[in-house]
Amino acid sequence: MKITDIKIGKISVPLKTPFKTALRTVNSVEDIIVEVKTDTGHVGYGEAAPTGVITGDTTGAIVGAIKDHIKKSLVGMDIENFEEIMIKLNRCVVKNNSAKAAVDIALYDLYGQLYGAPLYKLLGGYRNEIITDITISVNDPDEMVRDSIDAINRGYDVLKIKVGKDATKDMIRMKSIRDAVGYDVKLRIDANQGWKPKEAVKLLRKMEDAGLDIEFVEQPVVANDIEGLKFVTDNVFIPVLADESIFSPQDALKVLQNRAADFINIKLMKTGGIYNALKICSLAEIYDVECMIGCMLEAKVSVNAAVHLACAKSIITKIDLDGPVLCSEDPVVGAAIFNERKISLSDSKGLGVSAIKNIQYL
Ligand SMILES: C[C@H](N)C(=O)N[C@@H](CCC(=O)O)C(=O)O
Ligand SMILES: [Mg+2]
Repeated sequence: MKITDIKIGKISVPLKTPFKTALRTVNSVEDIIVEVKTDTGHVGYGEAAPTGVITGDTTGAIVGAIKDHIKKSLVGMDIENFEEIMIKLNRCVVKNNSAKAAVDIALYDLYGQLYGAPLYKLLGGYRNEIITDITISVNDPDEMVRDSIDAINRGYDVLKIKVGKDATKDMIRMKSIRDAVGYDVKLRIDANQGWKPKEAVKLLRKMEDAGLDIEFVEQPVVANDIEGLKFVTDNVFIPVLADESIFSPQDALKVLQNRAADFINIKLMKTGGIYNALKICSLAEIYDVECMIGCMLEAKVSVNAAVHLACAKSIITKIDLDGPVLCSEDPVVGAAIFNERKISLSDSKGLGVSAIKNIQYL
């Protein structure tokens, strides 16, 4: 099964409601789609999310990296030589992780098709169903309470609350939500780098003293402040999860060796795809540190790949794969079934994507 071409396109999927974090506000998913074609007629599908504010990857940069570097390096290679392909993909251009993720996902799709099995089974086959949380955007407390109750009425029992815009207001946000939803619902919070280390410790201790029962806090401080991250981890009881601080396996190793966080958030757009995500899983297993699998604002092509990884690996114990349920429509035919919080995989080969609707080819 030889690679003959890599086609690039765009999809545009409106969100049900604006998605708001400490870093950005988004109204629609505007992602790049890749189709890796082969001489046997098999096609592998992948997706890249241009999340410039987190990964540095813009739409133009993703397209440029695929056209000018990745495609030139991979066309002609045989999917049977998978390790060699992955080494080339990762070395043909530095950084550009979202572009690499899109192609990596499409290649793993082909790998599964070549060997006639669903990818999650080839990678470990631990389970075929997972339960995701849902994100509550950062807004005024009243609106966040309404959104939280709406999510619970839709069946969600784990809410990921976005905070990090104003520490004083964040306390009011969390107190209002906990008072409204009671204690049967798990609340995890994501500050998206919004606090200073001391401010984070002060606020999180207040949340502890108020009995808000926070499951964990995600990325309290700026991405490159590993000492600050460790300071928070060492000074609060609420567990700390590293998100923007960990892209590569090397980043993960540094955080693990320094015990700078309690958990790791793996996202394919940060790691450059499944190949490097698997390395982070192995490191986390060695250090006995549980992982969350997360996503950017992504449609179902790349989130489906993350579902396969999560279903393969037992070290992934927390799921934040709500991208597709935040979208107002699903452009993907086939792949994982999203029934609100419940995500299940079928036994179709590879990643199970049969087609993607409304691609604008570039
Ligand atoms: C969508 C997911 N629940 C999420 O919150 N992901 C990111 C932010 C994604 C983005 O800005 O596109 C996160 O910080 O965990
Ligand atoms: Mg996060």
